[in-house]
Amino acid sequence: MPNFAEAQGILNSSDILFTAAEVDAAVDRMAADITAKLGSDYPLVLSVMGGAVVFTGQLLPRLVFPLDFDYVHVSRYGDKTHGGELVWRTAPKEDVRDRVVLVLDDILDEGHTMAAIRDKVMEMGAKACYSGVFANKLIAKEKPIAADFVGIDVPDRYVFGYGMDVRGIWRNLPAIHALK
Ligand SMILES: O=P(O)(O)OC[C@H]1O[C@H](OP(=O)(O)OP(=O)(O)O)[C@H](O)[C@@H]1O
Ligand code: HPA
Repeated sequence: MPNFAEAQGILNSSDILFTAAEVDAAVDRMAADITAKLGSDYPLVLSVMGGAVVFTGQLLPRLVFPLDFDYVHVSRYGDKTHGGELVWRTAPKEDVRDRVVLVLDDILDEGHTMAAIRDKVMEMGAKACYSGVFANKLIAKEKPIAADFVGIDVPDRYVFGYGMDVRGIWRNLPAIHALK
């Protein structure tokens, strides 16, 4: 973990890509899209820990229809800026069977995390699996999954804030920043 001065240095040298107001507007749009599509399906919402915690906490109160909530925990990056092997820390529970599931995550980067969660949820007997990501990274490589609901598209840079960490920190920022 960076020390206090290093943490300030990371923030001070970053570029703001989306302000807090732009983030809020994107979450409003997503909530409207999700409500239009899944508002009558009584979905089971699964939040992907830990990055989705801020996005989920701000999206859920905007979804004013019946839903269940739970979480899964998968990691692939740890404190690094490149993805590695996917590690399941908390798998979906049996109650995904026969449910319409909505998986929420902070970012779809190479897409391996979301694809693995979708595959597991469907293997466990879900009726359907939708994905909602706050940020979709525009990368040159083809992804194994496209998200059904997207808040913002971000360029192919390492981004942080709004739940996304850089070297383990700055998940608490209200705007979206990019490393220099
Ligand atoms: O599309 P991908 O390339 O698979 O990357 C996206 C995943 O990477 C991050 O998780 P991370 O492994 O960093 O764990 P964290 O949520 O605890 O930060 C992020 O929260 C997504 O879950
Ligand atoms: O650009 C990113 N930022 C933070 N976490 C991430 N996990 C995958 N890509 C990223």
